[in-house]
Amino acid sequence: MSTVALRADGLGKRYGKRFALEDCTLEVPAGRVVGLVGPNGAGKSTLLNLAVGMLAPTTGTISVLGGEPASSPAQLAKVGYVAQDTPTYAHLTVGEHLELGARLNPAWDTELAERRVARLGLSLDQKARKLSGGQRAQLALTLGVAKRPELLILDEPVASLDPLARREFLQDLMEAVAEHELSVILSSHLVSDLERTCDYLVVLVDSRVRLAGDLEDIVSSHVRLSGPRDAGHPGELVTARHTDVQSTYVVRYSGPIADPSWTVGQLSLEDIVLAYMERRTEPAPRALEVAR
Ligand SMILES: Nc1ncnc2c1ncn2[C@@H]1O[C@H](COP(=O)(O)OP(=O)(O)OP(=O)(O)O)[C@@H](O)[C@H]1O
Repeated sequence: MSTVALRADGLGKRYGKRFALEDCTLEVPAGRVVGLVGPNGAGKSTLLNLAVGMLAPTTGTISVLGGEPASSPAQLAKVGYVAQDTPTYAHLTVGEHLELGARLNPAWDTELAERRVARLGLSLDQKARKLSGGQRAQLALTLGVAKRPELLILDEPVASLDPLARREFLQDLMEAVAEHELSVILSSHLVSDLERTCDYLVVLVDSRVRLAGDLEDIVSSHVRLSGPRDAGHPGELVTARHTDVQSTYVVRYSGPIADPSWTVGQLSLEDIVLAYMERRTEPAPRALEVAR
């Protein structure tokens, strides 16, 4: 079994003149629940579509569980994919979805699929178009899990769900991860959901990977520093704000801050992700200039 879920090297995808994903170099470990977060249009779906072989790279390479995406039946069987808006076939019943799953997937787990559907209270003869958004998402998750992939890729699976349905969906996902030793890559705009669910995070902004790492390391290695205006700061600058007399920096730094003129503030995961998103609007060289 591969120890790397996804490896990208100089990966890029261009539509016309514009890169939807650019210079993406990334190594995501297997056996983890990985969150992919970024603003609208950042390139999240593009990266996930490249990972499942629905798109071909313009530049660079990508491998998933050590293989080229969609390069063989064995590779296809290893990766489950639930696309954005958790698509199902409107005119097929829940039962027909399970039959289709059984026919298309060599490692299909009938018992698991039927057990999940029964637990969710879905009736086998109900047409998908008559399910609620949350039920459809759960059906799509059931199909993804019962395929028994090594890696399950979910593109914004909870976007249309209410908070309770979202929580139930994510709990179900976590149970599936614990029961079936599944690796998961999950995209979402909701950092609080990712914080509850994931142990590894990738932040994508403006088509580029801005941050990737263990969730705990990310939180413990960023701080907010406030001090006299334009005082030099330790670590790598993420954002800088200034008043006439004071500068406030978000920096990547985990060492001790000995200088008493700094006030040190802890950051939540959401603060950190937002700081990386904000950084895109601030040209980095100028920000560094100011920081000196
Ligand atoms: N088929 C396409 N043709 C042209 N441009 C595209 C196509 N698909 C995506 N793009 C562009 O590529 C960029 C990245 O899109 P992508 O769907 O990967 O972003 P995303 O991070 O998933 O966004 P969202 O959070 O809104 O779903 C966007 O600027 C988008 O307009």
